[in-house]
Amino acid sequence: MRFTKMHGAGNDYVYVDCFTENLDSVDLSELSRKIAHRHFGVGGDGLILIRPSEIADAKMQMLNADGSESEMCGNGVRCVAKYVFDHGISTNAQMKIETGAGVLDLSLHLGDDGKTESVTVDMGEPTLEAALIPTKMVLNGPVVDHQVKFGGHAFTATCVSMGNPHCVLFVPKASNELVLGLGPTIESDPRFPNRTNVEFVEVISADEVRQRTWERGSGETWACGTGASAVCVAGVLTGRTNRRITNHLLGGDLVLEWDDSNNHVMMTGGATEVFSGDWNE
Ligand SMILES: N[C@@H](CCC[C@H](N)C(=O)O)C(=O)O
Repeated sequence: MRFTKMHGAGNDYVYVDCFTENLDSVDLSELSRKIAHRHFGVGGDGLILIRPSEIADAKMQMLNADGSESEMCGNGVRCVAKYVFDHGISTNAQMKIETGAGVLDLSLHLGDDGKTESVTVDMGEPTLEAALIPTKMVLNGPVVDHQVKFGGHAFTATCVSMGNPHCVLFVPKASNELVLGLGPTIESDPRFPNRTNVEFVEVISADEVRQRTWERGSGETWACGTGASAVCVAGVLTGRTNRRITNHLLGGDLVLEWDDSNNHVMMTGGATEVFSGDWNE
């Protein structure tokens, strides 16, 4: 099986082009666990399949490193768009990608060599209703700066779905103790029936934040695009940031804007192809 390793802001996945590879008889959950393993496999935060779509230029299917499937991946969808354009599957620099969270519009920014350097994604509208995120933190309505304790630590939590669930925690310091120590506890807290992604966020100014992410199903990753979008929304809802921010993640920067004219979040960031190879297992 031919694969390509790509990353967006250091959030790295193994990508398989299902326009040419047939994975119909493959256990995708097991494949993701094996291929994403950083010692026994290719290594990555999970597996992303680039599939044909009847309603868009291509379809993204994403699995976390633990084999669970997610509805959406913000960094992944930028890489899918880059792959689809740079490999000639579509010639549309304005393209549509089908995801588990709906069809998204993407604009590719090309370098002098005609290849994709960065991508702007219309991430759609955030979902704030607790039951739809889903979280049991409140019975109904949004969860904004909600006083909560996880593992004995007090936080104010803001919960947002960008197609997948996020719990945003603004903290003075996104330390290892919080991210690595409490990330797994919060991910599996019973108040999140589908588990959750967790963002620990330091506010630098109204225009700039620093984020570390504990991802559902993959552990700490170097960036999370849906998480960065959720942070943009949470920053506005809690009065901490402006509608347009630069988010510094471990693997690079993303620029986010929550557009008040249509309620959509726009995300811009890089997409990089690293290498290709053959998986023989
Ligand atoms: N890294 C991603 C999100 C991947 C899925 C997530 N772990 C989940 O289970 O929802 C991103 O860039 O958005």
